[in-house]
Amino acid sequence: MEKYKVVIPAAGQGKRMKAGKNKQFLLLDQVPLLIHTILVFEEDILCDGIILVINKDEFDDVKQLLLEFGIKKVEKLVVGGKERQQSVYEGLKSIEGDPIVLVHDGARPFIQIDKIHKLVSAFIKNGSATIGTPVKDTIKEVVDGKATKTVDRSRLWAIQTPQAFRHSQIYRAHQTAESNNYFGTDDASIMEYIGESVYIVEGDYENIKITTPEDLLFGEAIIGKRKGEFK
Ligand SMILES: Nc1ccn([C@@H]2O[C@H](COP(=O)(O)OP(=O)(O)OP(=O)(O)O)[C@@H](O)[C@H]2O)c(=O)n1
Ligand SMILES: C[C@](O)(CO)[C@H](O)COP(=O)(O)O
Repeated sequence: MEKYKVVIPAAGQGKRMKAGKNKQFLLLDQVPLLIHTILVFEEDILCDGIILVINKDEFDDVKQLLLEFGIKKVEKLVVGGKERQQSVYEGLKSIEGDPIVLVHDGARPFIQIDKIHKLVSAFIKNGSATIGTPVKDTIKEVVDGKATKTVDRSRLWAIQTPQAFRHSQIYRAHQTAESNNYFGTDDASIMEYIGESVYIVEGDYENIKITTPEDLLFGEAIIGKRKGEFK
């Protein structure tokens, strides 16, 4: 199967985590969150290089961590932007040629290699792909505290990352979004913005994004389960 490059946006502020620092450096099972994420791609034989998008003032800390954990596949450290979309775009700008590019949140440490490969296969078959899971809760639209609509759950998916694209297509989509001042919350929405379809691959509910304090508890439980500490 064709190899890929992965852009890992990790240049956020972690405001919702309320940890007083970038959540990427918080420890899960004694290892920084960002390192957990990077190690998955470090181990994946299909991963041909990691482009890490980080905050300018965190370069030294990140370089130290990469050395400490023996990370070899990070080929570029790129300065992020104010929004996630801008950070991803900066990462895309640093890639040469036209490889398959995955975009994966630094804050999603529980992605597993089999799901990455499932996503890449879907990309090769369909031309674009992202991973997600069917919504489990009832979703309602709320205006001024009142439920105004219950959305048909049968067609709703909670979209995660990684998301897979051909570099030239996602780069063009970001160029168009930037010139039109369009902001999407994921890269698939930017592809949709330029009229491209994005195919959804069913992933794992464990592929959570570490966003708010309770996600750290869920994360420790996922690690415990994977270490066989409990079923
Ligand atoms: N300007 C930004 C904003 C976010 N991200 C990254 O995009 C991923 C998903 O974003 P999110 O979970 O929202 O992280 P933060 O923006 O840090 O969180 P918050 O919104 O709570 O500040 C994270 O790995 C984050 O570091 C980024 O690279 N650049
Ligand atoms: C890209 C993403 O993880 C897909 O669910 C999500 O949109 C990121 O949102 P955030 O607010 O930037 O964390």
